[in-house]
Amino acid sequence: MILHVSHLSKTYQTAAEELQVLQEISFSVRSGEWLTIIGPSGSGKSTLLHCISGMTKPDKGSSVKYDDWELLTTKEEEQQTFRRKHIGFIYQDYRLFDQFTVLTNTMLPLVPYEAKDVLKERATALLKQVGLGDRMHHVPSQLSGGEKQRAGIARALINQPAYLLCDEPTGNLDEKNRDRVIELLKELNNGGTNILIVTHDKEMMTHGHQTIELSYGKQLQRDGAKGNDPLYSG
Ligand SMILES: Nc1ncnc2c1ncn2[C@@H]1O[C@H](COP(=O)(O)OP(=O)(O)OP(=O)(O)O)[C@@H](O)[C@H]1O
Repeated sequence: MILHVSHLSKTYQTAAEELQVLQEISFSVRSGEWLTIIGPSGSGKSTLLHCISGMTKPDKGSSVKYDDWELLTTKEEEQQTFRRKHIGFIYQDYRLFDQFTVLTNTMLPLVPYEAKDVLKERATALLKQVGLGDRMHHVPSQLSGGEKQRAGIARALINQPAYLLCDEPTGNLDEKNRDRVIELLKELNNGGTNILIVTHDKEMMTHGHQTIELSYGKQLQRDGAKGNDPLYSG
């Protein structure tokens, strides 16, 4: 599935002002590609990921197409179905539900849609994969920040998404767990999962096929593998 983003702009309306945080962003992600999104804090990276998933509505004139299917003009219900089937989202702020265990949180996106025993098995395997095999029956408030982040990663993978959108997935992890997440993302990408990742992590930036850089909502550059970019060579 190819993703085409074109002329994507986003203006937030606040009580005091109109704040344009994205201006005319355009890029494509081919099947099996890994795209890295970089830029300083506040440059619009999270907003871009949310717009690509349809969870935030961009300005008129923006287009987000998966193959030939325009997401933005589709009814909300169809967008939700599309997200449930094809998109996994790793949130910067985890968004776990405190009233449920880590295992239930991981299963939750598909609970009404798939057999419980199948989901439980898949969720258990994912939690083990991110190193939370011994924390499955804890609730999020009993976890460290890094453990919550890994629980959020397992949940994002429960629907075996074609597109994995990752907002700073290693922001709270130590080196060992960061490397474990990088290995997992590489494995998923080798298996055909498209990765779109927002990151400040220099090691993470060396992976992937394509990078875009945002600055005050504008797209600065578009290039090949980040590892060749002298800006980030150390
Ligand atoms: N719902 C909102 N209403 C108004 N302004 C918002 C809203 N969400 C984000 N913003 C503003 O939009 C700008 C871009 O935010 P965004 O979270 O996309 O940046 P970012 O590049 O992901 O930052 P960071 O690296 O710090 O996570 C920021 O100035 C932020 O204050």
